[in-house]
Amino acid sequence: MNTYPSAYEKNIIIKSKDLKGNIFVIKCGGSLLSNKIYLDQIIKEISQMYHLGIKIILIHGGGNEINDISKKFHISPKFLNGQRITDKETMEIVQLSLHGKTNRNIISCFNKYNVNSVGMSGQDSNTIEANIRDEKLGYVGNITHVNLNLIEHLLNGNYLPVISSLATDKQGNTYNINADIMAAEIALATSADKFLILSDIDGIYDDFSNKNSLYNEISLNQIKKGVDDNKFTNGMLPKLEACSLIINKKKMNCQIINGKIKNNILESLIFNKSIGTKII
Ligand SMILES: Nc1ncnc2c1ncn2[C@@H]1O[C@H](COP(=O)(O)OP(=O)(O)O)[C@@H](O)[C@H]1O
Ligand SMILES: CC(=O)N[C@@H](CCC(=O)OP(=O)(O)O)C(=O)O
Repeated sequence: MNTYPSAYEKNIIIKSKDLKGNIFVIKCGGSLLSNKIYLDQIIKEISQMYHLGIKIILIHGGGNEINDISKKFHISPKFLNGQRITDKETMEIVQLSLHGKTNRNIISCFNKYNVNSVGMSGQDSNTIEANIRDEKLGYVGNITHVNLNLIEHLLNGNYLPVISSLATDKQGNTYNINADIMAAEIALATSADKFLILSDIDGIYDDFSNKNSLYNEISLNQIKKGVDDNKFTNGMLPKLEACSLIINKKKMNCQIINGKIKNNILESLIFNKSIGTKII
């Protein structure tokens, strides 16, 4: 077996020298994680960066898997503005699916690539505190505080935190949080160098039915107008809320790219290629 690095891998090593110690917060959507080929490809690229000294925090979704398991329990998934309506029973399914299955699968995959990954949820060590976001959504949380102790401990020990989007409060309640929004809050709290959202689409379209209408860059004003004009719907809404949170508060590189395409993560984070949609 050829174990010498390829020309591409050599370029990654050269480019990564200046990025050693940087913090990259990556959010990966459930649409990618339920596919073994995409999961493996994504974890492999993240592992390459980890082994070159970049500090990565991975926050994952798993919405489609939650839908599948809900249906097995004869519960039909319901959403409001891209957020799952989460009653008590649904909350149990969210925990089971998101943390019991998706989070575990990701850790198993990192183990293949020799990465010291640690699975946790926002509940662990009170990392993500929340309260009720909207009575209509049930146990969906609105993040009130990010406690960085555990994440910092892990990063300092060269562990890679893999975080499922559950949160807690001081009364011992558990909340379901959209993973895009949790990822953005963690990127802000850690003052990450880069924030990347991986999904199953190339980025943000002006008109989702027209694949020539992809935005290479989009401003907060364009986002606001597009939301008012119903150009962005369903799962795109929390992504836009997440990116807006970031751009409103910090100057951070913030991009939505297609995680299905091989090397897209490296092209974006290491080679600064303008793929997908950059939020400006
Ligand atoms: N204007 C738009 N541009 C891109 N995607 C859009 C747009 N409007 C709605 N969407 C929807 O948002 C989805 C991405 O959100 P979601 O399914 O939650 O992904 P993930 O599982 O990666 O978080 C796309 O698959 C698409 O159906
Ligand atoms: C409140 C809310 O909607 N939570 C999400 C959490 C998972 C998620 O965000 O998954 P994706 O990234 O795959 O969409 C849900 O229950 O589907």
